[in-house]
Amino acid sequence: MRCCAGRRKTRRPPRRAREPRAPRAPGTLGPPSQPPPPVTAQPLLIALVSVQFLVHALVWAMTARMARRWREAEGHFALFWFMLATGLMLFVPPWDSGSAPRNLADLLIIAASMCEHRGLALHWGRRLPLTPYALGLAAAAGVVAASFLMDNGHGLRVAVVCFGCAAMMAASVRLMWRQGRAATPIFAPVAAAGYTLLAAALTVRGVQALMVGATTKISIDAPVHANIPLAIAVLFVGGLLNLVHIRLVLGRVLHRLGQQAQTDELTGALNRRGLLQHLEAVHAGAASGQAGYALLMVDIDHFKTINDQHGHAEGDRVLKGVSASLRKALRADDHVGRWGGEEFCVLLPHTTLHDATLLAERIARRVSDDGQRVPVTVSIGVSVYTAGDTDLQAVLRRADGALYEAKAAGRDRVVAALS
Ligand SMILES: Nc1nc2c(ncn2[C@@H]2O[C@H](COP(=O)(O)OP(=O)(O)OP(=O)(O)O)[C@@H](O)[C@H]2O)c(=O)[nH]1
Repeated sequence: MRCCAGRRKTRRPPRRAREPRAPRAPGTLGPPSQPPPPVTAQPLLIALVSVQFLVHALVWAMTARMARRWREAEGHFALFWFMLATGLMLFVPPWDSGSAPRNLADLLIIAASMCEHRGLALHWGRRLPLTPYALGLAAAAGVVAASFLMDNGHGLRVAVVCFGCAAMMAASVRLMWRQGRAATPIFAPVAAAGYTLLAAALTVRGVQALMVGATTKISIDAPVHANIPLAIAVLFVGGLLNLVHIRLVLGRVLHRLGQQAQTDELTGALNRRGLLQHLEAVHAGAASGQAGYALLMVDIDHFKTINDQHGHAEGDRVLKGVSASLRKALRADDHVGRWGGEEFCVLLPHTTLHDATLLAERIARRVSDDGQRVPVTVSIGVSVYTAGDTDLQAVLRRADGALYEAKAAGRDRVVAALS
């Protein structure tokens, strides 16, 4: 031990890096002046993020204006982004932590998340009352005001923002799960999972702010090196939230366009294209051995005379009335479509010729009894799918033939086609 100890080299302490000299003011002698305070790009970063959110707000405002949906989801999303952008802007100096604009920023961010939640609810057809939001915001304002009397006031204010936003996100997750899953079975659960993660992160941050105070390395108030990851995270999360909004609204618009393309504008029944889709699907099923189906061709009698004697407006009313009577008489999985002019076609899945004929007679009675201003009768041709029908047109032709027979036999009657 000793000999080794004797041979051991005495280590020199590592050289300390030379401290950079503070710059000397040009043209001055004497001791160097105090170094200037470090320049942080924090205001610039926050401003950039909030400008990005302002762009989202503008795009949504334009969308709401074009679609005239200020009071619907689009208008709420515009307000959400605007409040978020304004709230972030208030973090930019000269306002210090604890100053009035900063506290307004906290409340604006909570109000923004409330706005987003209400927008999501409106998207799924739920118009939630404003009072609970107003009460929640008033409670948050109360806590923020009370925080000035406490030691860990700043921590409490951070916690209020985090818990407020997390609560709104949790409520949005519930909405997505309950209302959104039926319309978008993949997207809604994925978005709900994302919102859950965010709500959890906000809750953890809120608890941390309460327990150890708001000052941590990564904070919106930290110097620039710590703020870069935070700014990137806020931008990334903002982009994802905007994607959720875009996907939801685009999905609804496309769904509505698809529906319009298949709906008859006057009567609200399916149009020929829409009904043909159902017909082809049911026919393909029947041809591959599944249950058969029946068809009714329903034609209003002497419709030209109704138009001529009572005018086209009355004729349109009759068309709407007959369509409504047909739809009232049918089951949920039956489909009615306006085949053209004053003719309707009804698809009855899993129905025999006998049952379809009975239903057709009930429909004919219902149309006559439904109290139109003008007396209205209909003629109906009935056909069913039979095993030899390789083509949907064969079933349609038989129903048409039966209708022709009903007309020829004096109208206001039902004729079933023999297969
Ligand atoms: N008001 C109105 N009339 C329509 C519409 N589409 C077609 N028509 C009219 O429906 C009438 C159909 O007349 P026809 O095909 O002669 O049939 P009809 O008078 O009912 O005679 P039958 O079918 O033989 O009893 C025409 O006068 C069309 O102008 C519509 O959307 N609205």
